[in-house]
Amino acid sequence: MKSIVEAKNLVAGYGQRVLIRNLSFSIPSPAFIAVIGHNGAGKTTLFRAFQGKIDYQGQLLVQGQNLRHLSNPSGKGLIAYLPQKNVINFPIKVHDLIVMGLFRKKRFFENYSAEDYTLAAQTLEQLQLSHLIDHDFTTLSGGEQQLVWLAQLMLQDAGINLLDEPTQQLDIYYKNQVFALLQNWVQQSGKTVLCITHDLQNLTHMQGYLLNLSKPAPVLEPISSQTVQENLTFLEAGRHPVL
Ligand SMILES: Nc1ncnc2c1ncn2[C@@H]1O[C@H](COP(=O)(O)OP(=O)(O)OP(=O)(O)O)[C@@H](O)[C@H]1O
Repeated sequence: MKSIVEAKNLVAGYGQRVLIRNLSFSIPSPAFIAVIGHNGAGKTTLFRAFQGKIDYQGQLLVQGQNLRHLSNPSGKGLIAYLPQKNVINFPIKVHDLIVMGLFRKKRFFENYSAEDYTLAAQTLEQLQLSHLIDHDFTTLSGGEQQLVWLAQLMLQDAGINLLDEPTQQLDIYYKNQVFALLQNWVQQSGKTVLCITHDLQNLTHMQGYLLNLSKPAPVLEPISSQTVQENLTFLEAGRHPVL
């Protein structure tokens, strides 16, 4: 069976500083993967490799195809990426920002239709944010902004989604809501979600895998209360400085 996402002997870092050493994993079907590890362990670096933003050795494959040989994977809807921070410093209505998630379906300068705005509104509703639809995005709280970016990413409708700490600024209620939503997205819509997170306590009820990049030889570990606890204990015990 073809993997959705595969890393083969991946080596990546910055100059002499190797952060990812010989990482291999294979995700056999649409799944949720929590990418965990200490600060500086190389989680965002792994995502940068997937985006072709840094040089790496080894192979990254999506749906059996070598990423190096794929042109414009995000334009084709293969991969979408939600960065840790996304700054906007001009006034824009929330729905105008979310609807841009549909960019793949539009030609240059083509306007978004009423139907597009309905889709944007439905996505916002899933995140219980309908009351903010007409608000200026720049006036929202950090957590609200994070949820709006998530809505835009979901509208992109890509098969593989790389989320860099999507719950970082969220309150306890929304952290649970977002993890439940992501679980549902994977199971109902067949999406694959790789999610960098430090919120291990929220993972216990998820179905999927942990990938702990702080471990000397990281592998996919099926999520259970035992594996979450074991990884928490591992991360709390200390960290090895990366030279
Ligand atoms: N462009 C760069 N040049 C040199 N070093 C870099 C560069 N970008 C990141 N690093 C370093 O690489 C290390 C890993 O960074 P990365 O962002 O992958 O960590 P992370 O696991 O995502 O951490 P966090 O949990 O803090 O977000 C960090 O120590 C960082 O300082």
